[in-house]
Amino acid sequence: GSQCDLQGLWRNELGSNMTVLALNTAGTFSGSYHTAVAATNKQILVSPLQGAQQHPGAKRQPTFGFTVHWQFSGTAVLHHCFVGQCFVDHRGKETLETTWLLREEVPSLKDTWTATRVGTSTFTRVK
Ligand SMILES: O=C1C=CC(=NNc2ccccc2C(=O)O)C=C1
Repeated sequence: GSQCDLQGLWRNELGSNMTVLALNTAGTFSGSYHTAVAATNKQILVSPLQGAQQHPGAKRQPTFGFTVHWQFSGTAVLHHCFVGQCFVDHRGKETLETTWLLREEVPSLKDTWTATRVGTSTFTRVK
């Protein structure tokens, strides 16, 4: 598609792969996330993701957000959302600069202070 259309295969600095399927007219998309992070020694499954982006037609470097619904058996219940923007360099190379929040279910309200991790992740297109 056009530059910074999120549809396609992306890889981040951890080596995780993200496949984004076609955007619909509303700019929403679905896809799948195959993490390289073996947080458990259980068989790593592919986790579904849902998101939305400003249409690339409207802006060459659109912002977006998506949530990964981790599908691992036996791990804590997690909610993982990414927000970011697609940037194109002078040679037309696209990168997705993202900030993420990863929230884990904790036993009680008194533990809520430790529930959320934050970080950044950069994705480049896998040709
Ligand atoms: O069982 C689990 C639970 C969480 C995970 N988080 N991965 C991430 C967290 C932040 C940024 C990137 C990733 C990634 O997997 O690429 C991975 C496996």
